Amino acid sequence: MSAAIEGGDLLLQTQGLRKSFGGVHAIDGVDFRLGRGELRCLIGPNGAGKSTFFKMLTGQYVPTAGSILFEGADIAGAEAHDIGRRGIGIKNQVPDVFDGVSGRENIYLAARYAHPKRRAGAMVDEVIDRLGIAGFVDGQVGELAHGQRQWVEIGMVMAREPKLVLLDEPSAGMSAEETHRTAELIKEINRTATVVVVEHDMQFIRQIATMVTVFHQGRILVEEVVDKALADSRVRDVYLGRGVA
Ligand SMILES: Nc1ncnc2c1ncn2[C@@H]1O[C@H](COP(=O)(O)OP(=O)(O)OP(=O)(O)O)[C@@H](O)[C@H]1O
Repeated sequence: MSAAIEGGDLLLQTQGLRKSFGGVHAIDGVDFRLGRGELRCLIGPNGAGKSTFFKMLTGQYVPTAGSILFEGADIAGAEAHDIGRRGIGIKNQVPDVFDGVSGRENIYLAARYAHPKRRAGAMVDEVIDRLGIAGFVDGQVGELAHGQRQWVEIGMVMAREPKLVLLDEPSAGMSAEETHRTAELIKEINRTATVVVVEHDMQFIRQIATMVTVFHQGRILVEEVVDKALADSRVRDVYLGRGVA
């Protein structure tokens, strides 16, 4: 358990969380605890339940049972705008940007959801500077490289100053160099926000993670610091043949 949780500063907690699709128990009673300030990776083999768990946190799925407490309030089944208003920023795999305008304008529009005009303007400059994306952010998003679009989206999430950032496979489809840079961006984000990342890329996980939560068959199998988790025989067994290195 992390120092943050031991200290009692729990930001997010699920209790007895379940999601069933017909007879399939995609998430089967998950008690998850996340301390403020943490950077946590959710991993597990295909079908383990990571996406289903993630989609309950983001409000895309309503749990079959259980609670999701964010700063003590139950957000299970809450609308997306309510989740955003509470300070949870989400980046899904599907891009959520306006192609016809610049990256800067996209970030500004996102900032305006959360801030009045002047503050939003200042936030845009701050985010662009923090993420180091000034070199391409004035180009039309539709013409940016895949990685650059993803970074603009991360900028849009950060412009709302979230307390918790939820990222679904942020390095999907990226080159090794883009993946490396994304990992550095996530560490930067974690300086001011708690972060949960669903990822497959082990190189990436090693680069960013402190703690990983390993899902298997809808439950938490192991929760450990990254190197110990990946060396755990139970984790190696469930990944057998899928190359956990
Ligand atoms: N909408 C759905 N309808 C029916 N079954 C579903 C649905 N979504 C997920 N499942 C099932 O729930 C289980 C968990 O799936 P989930 O997508 O959450 O796993 P995952 O760990 O995210 O896998 P992957 O790494 O492949 O994305 C699987 O058995 C899957 O087939």
